[in-house]
Amino acid sequence: MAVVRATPNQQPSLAVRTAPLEEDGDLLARLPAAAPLAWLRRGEGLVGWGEAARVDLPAEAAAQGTARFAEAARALRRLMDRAEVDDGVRVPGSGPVAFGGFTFDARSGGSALIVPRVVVGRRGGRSWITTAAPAGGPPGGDPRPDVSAPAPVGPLSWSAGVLSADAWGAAVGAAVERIRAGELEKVVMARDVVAAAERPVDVRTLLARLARDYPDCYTFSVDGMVGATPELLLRREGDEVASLVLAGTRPRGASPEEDARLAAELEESAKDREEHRYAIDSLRATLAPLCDAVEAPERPRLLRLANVQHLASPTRARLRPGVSTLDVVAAMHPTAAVGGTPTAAAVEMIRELEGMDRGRYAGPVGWIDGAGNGEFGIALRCAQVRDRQARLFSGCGIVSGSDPRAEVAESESKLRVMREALTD
Ligand SMILES: C=C(O[C@@H]1C=C(C(=O)O)C=C[C@H]1O)C(=O)O
Repeated sequence: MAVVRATPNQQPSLAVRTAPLEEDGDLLARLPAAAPLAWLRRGEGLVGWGEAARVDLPAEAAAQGTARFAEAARALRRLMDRAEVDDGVRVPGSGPVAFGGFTFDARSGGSALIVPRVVVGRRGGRSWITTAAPAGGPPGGDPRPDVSAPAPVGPLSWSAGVLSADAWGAAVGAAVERIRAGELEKVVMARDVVAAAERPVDVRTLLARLARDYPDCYTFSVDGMVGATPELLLRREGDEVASLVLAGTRPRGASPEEDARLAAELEESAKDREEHRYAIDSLRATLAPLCDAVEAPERPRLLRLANVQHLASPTRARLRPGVSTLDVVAAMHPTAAVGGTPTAAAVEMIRELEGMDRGRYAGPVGWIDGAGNGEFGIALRCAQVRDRQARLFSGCGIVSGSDPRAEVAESESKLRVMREALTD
């Protein structure tokens, strides 16, 4: 099937049609098995399939580059400006929509934008369906594809990723030493583990489990990157932007008493409050040139998820005229929640000590519509699924007071999300 590939020499054009949908069934139940796209929270959001247009963004030469975001914004503008749109719904997420996933590291290839053939959306109880196709070609994808039941994952064999848990703990120890020596204030260290199945992993099975177990998180799937992230990098509606800053973590307790004790410990912990403060300060500094009226709460709140509890600060701001959504995403990434403070030194240390390519883990993932409305989360609590393999990632903020053993345990708590999603 023809796909518009938005390269600088092309004059791509899309025919896009959105119509209301008189249904309120499970959005995930509409997805075919092949390359499902999703962004969902509490039963609302977007699912999509097929590719009407695709933009693959190359690795960058510059260590701290943001060219992948700028190139994505240009390609998107070219596509959206030329699209022939018939939108009978007109809400954020109707009309033409691109799903996007960006690499953590500018030097890694793999960032991509995908305009699906079909998108089914729901917002505030209203549903719609959008079809998109290269203009002049046959109409968009099948709005009712033959959907098989999601397949169980089956038996898995697990293996260590680039570093074993012990080797990673040692790398965390080295990071703590260097922080204490004054090299930097905070670095987020991540690790990976690998699961191999006996047959191709049905991403829809993982999505259904994630959406069931983590209703407060954003369940996402873009180009094989699948997860449930609690961390909203940016939501844009008109000129309003919102972000949810997370930093500081404890596991959930086995009993209500233990749970409350861990929560109180987190809220009173100087180390976690410091970690959280870095994240808020860095967000404020990033948004200052792009937004007005930046508002963050005085004290973080507690966000309780099935596996962990976090310190969380919902933040709001008003976008200045002429600033695009991807401009803000580019400026925000990597936040101190996934990079560190100061950013450049942290990214260098991550390259040196982690010894792996994070790919799209800890990068922005989400969607954007033709008007620039959209939502991008940080790809956390996720795995890159390729055929029979899933590569799971998790990371932890390291500061001078961090204990490597506790960080290994915390990384395990975070890996639980995808371990359980993969377990029948
Ligand atoms: C890096 C991850 O999570 C981030 C690190 C946190 C922490 O160190 O306390 C908390 C939430 C996220 O910002 C991850 O889940 O992989």
